[in-house]
Amino acid sequence: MLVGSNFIGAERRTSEQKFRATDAATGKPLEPDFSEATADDVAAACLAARDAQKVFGSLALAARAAFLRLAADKIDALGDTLTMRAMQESGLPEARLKGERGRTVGQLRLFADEIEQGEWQQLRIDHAQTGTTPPKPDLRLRMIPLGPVAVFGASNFPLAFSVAGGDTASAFAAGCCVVVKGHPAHPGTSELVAGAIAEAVAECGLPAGVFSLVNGTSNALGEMLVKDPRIAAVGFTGSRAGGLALMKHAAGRPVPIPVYAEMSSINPVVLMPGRLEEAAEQLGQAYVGSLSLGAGQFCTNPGIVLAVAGDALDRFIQAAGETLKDVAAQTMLTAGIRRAFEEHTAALGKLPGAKLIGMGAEGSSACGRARVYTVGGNEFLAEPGFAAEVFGPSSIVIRCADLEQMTGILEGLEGQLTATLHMNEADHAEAEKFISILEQLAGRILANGWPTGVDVTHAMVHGGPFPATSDGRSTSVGTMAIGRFLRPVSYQDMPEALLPIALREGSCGVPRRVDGKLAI
Ligand SMILES: NC(=O)C1=CN([C@@H]2O[C@H](COP(=O)(O)OP(=O)(O)OC[C@H]3O[C@@H](n4cnc5c(N)ncnc54)[C@H](O)[C@@H]3O)[C@@H](O)[C@H]2O)C=CC1
Ligand SMILES: O=C(O)CCC(=O)C(=O)O
Repeated sequence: MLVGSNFIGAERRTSEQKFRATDAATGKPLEPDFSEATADDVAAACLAARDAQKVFGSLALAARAAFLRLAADKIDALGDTLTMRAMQESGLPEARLKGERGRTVGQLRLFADEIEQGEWQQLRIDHAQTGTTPPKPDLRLRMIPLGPVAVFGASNFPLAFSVAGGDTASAFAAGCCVVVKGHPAHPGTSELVAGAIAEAVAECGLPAGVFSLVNGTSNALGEMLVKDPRIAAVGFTGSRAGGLALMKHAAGRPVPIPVYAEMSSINPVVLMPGRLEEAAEQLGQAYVGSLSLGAGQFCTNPGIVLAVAGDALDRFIQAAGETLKDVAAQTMLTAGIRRAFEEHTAALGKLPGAKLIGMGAEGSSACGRARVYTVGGNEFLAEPGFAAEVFGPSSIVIRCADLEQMTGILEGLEGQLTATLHMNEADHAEAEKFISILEQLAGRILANGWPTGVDVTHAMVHGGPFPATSDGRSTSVGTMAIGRFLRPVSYQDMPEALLPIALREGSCGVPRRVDGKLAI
């Protein structure tokens, strides 16, 4: 049963000020009342995290991995209770949320394996060289946890990017304690997941401050958390305005800290002429499937499509328009997100040159109605508003004059999470020229696919240059995400007995660079 309290380490705290979740489909408030975390709660959570950090950060890797696996099992065991609450709070359908639970627990288990493999420690040993002038010291390097991480749960993935989502999993994997600021749209879902993590913390005999959850609706709460001196890094997925505000708070601290914010992206999709000619209708149908997935509430939503104007593009647009008619309206995450979607699409429709080519079926006032616009390449270039993210099931097809104009448009875009090329073999010579442009533009380049849906693997990059993220050198999905919460330490001429075990002489079972060469 939900209690509505904050998780301050082992303590369950309530406060005077309450808020409620809203049923996304009906707009009605849901039981129970949730307590807004106070300044004292935030400070206590951060203090507990700081106190737990030493033990958690130096835990044997197998013990850290066991904790992640137990947390995954416990989240799995929440079963339908979790799915039903998340459905009510987010309006997302059952199958999607079951899939998201699978992704969340799979992610925790993948990070458990990653911890044990140990490569993330980047162990390096350069033996002393006494015969050189000057003599070289003995140097040994490993990565250590940064310290407690503040994680902001995202509204659009109430499980996989929230309390036990990618930021939390990668921070735990790095050996960092976590204080989550739950998203106010799904506090019940957050409480259920937090309960599972807290049980895993207790059953593994870890200090309770390894994990806390603070809930609330105010920006002040997030600001306090980011400014708390015990917090060493921030993970965030959400709006550009929110991410920028957190970056500012972090940079303005007496001790600035890194913020890994995943913000806005319009994910350009390029249709090369050869492929468009042979598969215009099929591409138009698949495009609508991708842009309307999850009511378009993916940061990987294909927001713009670029192709050279002509008969093949007309066929693509025709097919997209026809397919749109069959897209059912879907409940959006919150009334605010739906309102923003209506406002942004209304403004988009009024931009010079914008033409609405079709809409999905109409739904209730909680739903987003899918839509696609077209615009000419010249008009797109003349109006920066076309390149702004619209969060929801909306997209624009750009009728480019030629491939040169398409190149110019791509070169003028802001940083993106993804960029996609649809092509056949006849297109390869031209497509090759685009790849170096897309490498500069985005964190992930797709061939003949659609950008929605991010696999959680070792080679995934879910990141990209600003403003897709605040730091394009990282990823928030996949095992490389662990690197965001680590920093290197080098030990010079340290006596063997005082070195971390992994850096002592003899094999440690983990790959190391010894005198520049890979060794086990
Ligand atoms: N690109 C993307 O992946 C996403 C974009 N969005 C965009 O964000 C809009 C609002 O959706 P939300 O999910 O609520 O995102 P949001 O960015 O408004 O909020 C996310 C979290 O950050 C906190 N926060 C926001 N601004 C803050 C500030 N100035 N100081 C301290 N904390 C702050 C909020 O309390 C919440 O916990 C959407 O309409 C959409 O435009 C939302 C989700 C994902
Ligand atoms: O496409 C996905 O699976 C993840 C998208 C994402 O990170 C987001 O919408 O915030």
